[in-house]
Amino acid sequence: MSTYAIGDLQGCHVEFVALLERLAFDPRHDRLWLAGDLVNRGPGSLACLREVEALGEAARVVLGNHDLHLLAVARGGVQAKRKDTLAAILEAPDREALLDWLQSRPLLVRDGDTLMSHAGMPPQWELDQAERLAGEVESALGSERSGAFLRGMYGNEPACWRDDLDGIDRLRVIVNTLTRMRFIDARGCLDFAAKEGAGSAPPGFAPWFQYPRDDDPRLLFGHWAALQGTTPGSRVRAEALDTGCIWGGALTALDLETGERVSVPGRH
Ligand SMILES: Nc1ncnc2c1ncn2[C@@H]1O[C@H](COP(=O)(O)OP(=O)(O)OP(=O)(O)OP(=O)(O)OC[C@H]2O[C@@H](n3cnc4c(N)ncnc43)[C@H](O)[C@@H]2O)[C@@H](O)[C@H]1O
Repeated sequence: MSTYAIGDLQGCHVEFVALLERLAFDPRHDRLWLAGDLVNRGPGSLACLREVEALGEAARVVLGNHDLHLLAVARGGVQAKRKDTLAAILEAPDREALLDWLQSRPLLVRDGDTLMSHAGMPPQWELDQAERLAGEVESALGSERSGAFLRGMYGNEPACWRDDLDGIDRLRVIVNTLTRMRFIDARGCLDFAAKEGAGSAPPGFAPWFQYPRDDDPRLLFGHWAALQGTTPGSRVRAEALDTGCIWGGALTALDLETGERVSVPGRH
């Protein structure tokens, strides 16, 4: 049995199938961790959703910002964006079952000292606290007020976490931290403008993994394609999984036991 972690699929279905073949992945024995952003930007978003959902217990998936955006468009009354490639999902006969499945995915998964979220783990959050906060968003997604949550989650403010935040502001900071974070300042406040490599930090900001923690978890994350699977200057055990399949890079699987990486080239 092997366990592999894979970064953002973003509709790279052909590459996903090719990668599973390269790994000789067998869902009866092997396990997959997927770091979110299964959909959008790429051409095979519907096929990716179906493929991963069909893996059942063999796949553990966290939600990314593009997955949340799909849910907001489908179920929150939010306008699709010009570059979205979500139409095939929205028109699919099995749309409701796929969306129900997606909406019930977590923002964080944990196995011992290994954690995965789409964007990473800010140094100011202890692991138990991060699980609790992710659970608050998961509860909102599973509640009758999920449509209002999906409409209200958009935006960049507040940019800084505070324990006394409540309501939609609190949920928005949790979503933004776990699904959109790249650069933060020493207080843990988020920057949303910079998207290039680790060296492109705005003044006063640095990649979240360059801040030390008191504990030493293994932190798996996707989201940040420009890192090309690296974590330069990291002061924590962070492993970047998004190698930019949709941006002319590759789709990569990390074997969680051996640390070996296997990639297939992106076709875009
Ligand atoms: N609470 C919330 N508030 C607001 N929006 C929310 C939200 N929750 C969900 N959303 C949604 O989030 C979605 C994305 O918003 P965007 O604002 O478009 O997201 P992004 O930061 O570009 O993130 P993405 O996930 O696409 O990142 P990636 O590294 O692949 O790509 C980033 C950049 O990296 C560049 N890049 C890729 N590979 C590179 C490389 N090797 N070198 C240099 N640059 C590279 C690409 O060109 C690209 O410009 C929208 O649909 C939005 O609606």
